[in-house]
Amino acid sequence: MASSKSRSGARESAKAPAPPHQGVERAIDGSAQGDDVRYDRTLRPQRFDDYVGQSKHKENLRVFVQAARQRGEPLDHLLLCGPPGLGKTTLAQILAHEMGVDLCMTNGPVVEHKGALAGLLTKLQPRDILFIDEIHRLNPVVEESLYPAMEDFRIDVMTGEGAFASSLQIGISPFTLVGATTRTGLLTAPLYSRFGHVLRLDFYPPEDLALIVTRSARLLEVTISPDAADEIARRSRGTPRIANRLLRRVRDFAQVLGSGKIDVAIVRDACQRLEVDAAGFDQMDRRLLQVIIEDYEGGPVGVETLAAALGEPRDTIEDVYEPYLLQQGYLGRTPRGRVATKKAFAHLGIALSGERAEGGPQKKLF
Ligand SMILES: Nc1ncnc2c1ncn2[C@@H]1O[C@H](COP(=O)(O)OP(=O)(O)OP(=O)(O)O)[C@@H](O)[C@H]1O
Ligand SMILES: [Mg+2]
Repeated sequence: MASSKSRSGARESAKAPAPPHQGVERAIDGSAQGDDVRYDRTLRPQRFDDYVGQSKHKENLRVFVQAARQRGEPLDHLLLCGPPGLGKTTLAQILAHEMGVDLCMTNGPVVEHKGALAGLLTKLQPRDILFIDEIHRLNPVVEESLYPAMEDFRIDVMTGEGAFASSLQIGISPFTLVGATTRTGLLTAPLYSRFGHVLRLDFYPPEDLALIVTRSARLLEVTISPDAADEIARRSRGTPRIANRLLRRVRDFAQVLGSGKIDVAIVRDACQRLEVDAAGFDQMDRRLLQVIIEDYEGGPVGVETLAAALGEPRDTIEDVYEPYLLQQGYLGRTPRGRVATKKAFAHLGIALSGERAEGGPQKKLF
């Protein structure tokens, strides 16, 4: 497979798969889009010291890196899980920097056959990191050929055909596989069990996002007041990528409609124009809650039904919209489907009728 050296020192495979979210650009969608990729280069931390938050994980990784460096060994294989935009790719790049090795980046669906994987693996130098994004979308045959590579640093190659076919084992450099996934549940058990560490990234608290916004503002050379950074942080759905994107949008409004400096008033004005509310929800989040509350009496409603009602693919609902709403307690999950919680009713200013309990028997709303 074709690989090229990117500016960050990482080799990236040429073909990029379609992003999970294909709809209209949202100011608060966690997946990469528009000018995100360009700004990723400027804003992406390169060292642990610049990687804000996730401190428990960060401290553990620092130890693993130091231990592996002292022994001259590769890091143990690592699986990074979490919703889009929380810093999985960033962590993989930091690990390569801190280990002083090259990072080869690819994406599950891009590795179409065993030969493509063999091509990637045989190019690795000792201790290099192979980063496979969306690893849950690997072709099963490719995935199986990854097992001996992960366990014994060898790949099995078939030579000859028919009666003359035989399997040849080729040794590869000891390497580290870093897999990233938004959906741990979709990983097969044999693959999952071959990772030495599994790291689940959580949504960031507003304090951490405010630090990220302040750092990014410095890199973008724009002045921002501390309370404006807090305001952006609170409206960023716990996601660094959204915080950085909102900062760039607010910067546009500050530049064209204000003095160029970012204060709370300009953040609030920009968010109103972008229809991002005080909780950081945009039209799509509100519609999702509204459909459950108004069309399905608060739920439960199956995710397929919800996807059809909203005109969005099921995957997008599950990967992009739901995780934050669930984590913040606006949405509940029951065996029969999603339910809107009291908090969701309150947020939309809809009265919750008498006895209707969350996930309980359905009652008329009004
Ligand atoms: N802990 C952090 N500290 C500072 N900035 C961060 C942090 N995590 C992420 N970012 C910023 O957020 C952006 C998105 O992060 P990243 O691309 O690593 O997310 P991701 O988890 O790989 O998302 P996806 O699942 O869509 O691939 C990066 O450009 C980076 O600038
Ligand atoms: Mg990524």
